[in-house]
Amino acid sequence: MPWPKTTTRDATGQLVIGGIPVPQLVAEFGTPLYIYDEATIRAQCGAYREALARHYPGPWRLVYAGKAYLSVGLLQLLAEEGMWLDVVSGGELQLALAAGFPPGRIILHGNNKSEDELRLALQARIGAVVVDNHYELDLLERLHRDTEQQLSVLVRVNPGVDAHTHAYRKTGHLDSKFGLLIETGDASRAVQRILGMPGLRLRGYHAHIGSQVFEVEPYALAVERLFDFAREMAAQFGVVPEEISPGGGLAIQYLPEDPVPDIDLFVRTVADTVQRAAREAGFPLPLLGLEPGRSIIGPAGIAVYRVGAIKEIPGVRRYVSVDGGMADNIRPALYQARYTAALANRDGPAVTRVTIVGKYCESGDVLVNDATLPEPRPGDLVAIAAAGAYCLAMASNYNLALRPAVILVREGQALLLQRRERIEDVLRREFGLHSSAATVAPVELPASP
Ligand SMILES: Cc1ncc(COP(=O)(O)O)c(C=O)c1O
Ligand SMILES: N[C@@H](CCCC[NH3+])C(=O)O
Repeated sequence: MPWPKTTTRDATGQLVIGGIPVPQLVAEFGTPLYIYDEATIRAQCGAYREALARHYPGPWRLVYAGKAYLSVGLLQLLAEEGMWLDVVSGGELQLALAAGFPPGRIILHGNNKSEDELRLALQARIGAVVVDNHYELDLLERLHRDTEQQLSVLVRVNPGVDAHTHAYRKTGHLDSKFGLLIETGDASRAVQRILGMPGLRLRGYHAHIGSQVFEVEPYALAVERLFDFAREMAAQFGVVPEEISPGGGLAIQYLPEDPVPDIDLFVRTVADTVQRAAREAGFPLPLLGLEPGRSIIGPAGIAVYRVGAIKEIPGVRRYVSVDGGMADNIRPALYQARYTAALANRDGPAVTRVTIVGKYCESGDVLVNDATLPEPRPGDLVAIAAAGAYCLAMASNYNLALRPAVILVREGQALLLQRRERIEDVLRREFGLHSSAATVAPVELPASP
């Protein structure tokens, strides 16, 4: 089932996560509320670590893809787990540095890194930059005129592998904005340029085929393509890769009927392919980098909403409106993503088919199209499973929604990771026509009559 590992029901039917009844958390922190289960996060990291230790005799590293969800507290937890971090913007990098995440364990991605972002990466002495295109190499060339500092780089190759996932989540097929093409010679020219730049140290090759990918075969194919390319580069320039990464993207379960993705099988497939390909190429075993985001954090998080208006359209549909929606979870609108929902304040036979919608001014603001629940009533709490990845990370202030509070639960304790956004946070950016300073403050209203 797609719920965090510690999920149970207590004697009164309340949903319990990390040893705490969800209604108790809601009483303290309000709704919409995102709850992360520490035990699940650590278990997911552990599953990857154990599989790598079991299947890969060479060196390896696990890199958490921060785009799935980032917060200071989470990064501190992941640093304890020995994870590396993939960031994809100056903002993510700044947050990681502020969290005290070891800079040497940070990798910078992106298909249009700015000069400022690359400068920040150099100044912070991060672990590596994954070079995506020649424009980026132009910027690096310019930045390196002013510094002696060495920067480790990987070359992001487009492996020409079409993963079976939503079109918006594919990244490794030919027609993608990401990565250097092998066919056009762009990838080999990038290698040649990097080798000619004294400030850059070529560590190896990287590919990422997409996200929410269930099959493991496309990863084997991507690794083979990376090695084919590496052999060409060895023949042309005499360089042997110290590192190979087929990225991240392993799927998670959102619905009970989804297959349960097998981290061990995924790692074994990649590890076996790397070993075979390295043997065939006559290379020593490279460092194997894996970059999971969703499969670390997705299953650990749930979203909790309060039910408000309920609208029955006889013979058509029952709409159950909750106090969040597409501003905190755009995935159903963007990818037709489907979720599992349950009542969190009480249990009972799931007898009613409803459509759970948000409160925003869009007909597409649907969280779950076809949830089966006990008869819902205003005031009930609805929990959505597997909401840990790409919900908060993609949240917006649409309709001036305030971002939800986020907590971490561990053995009966709740830690606030991110407080609920306040109207003051939003107003702080506003400048009135008649003032040069941000002086806009919430209006003081008289106490209610
Ligand atoms: C380069 C790169 N690595 C890793 C990931 C992580 O993917 P996922 O969260 O699906 O594991 C992504 C996102 O798709 C990515 O673009
Ligand atoms: N944000 C996406 C996937 C893209 C991952 C980042 N390249 C999702 O929610 O499924």
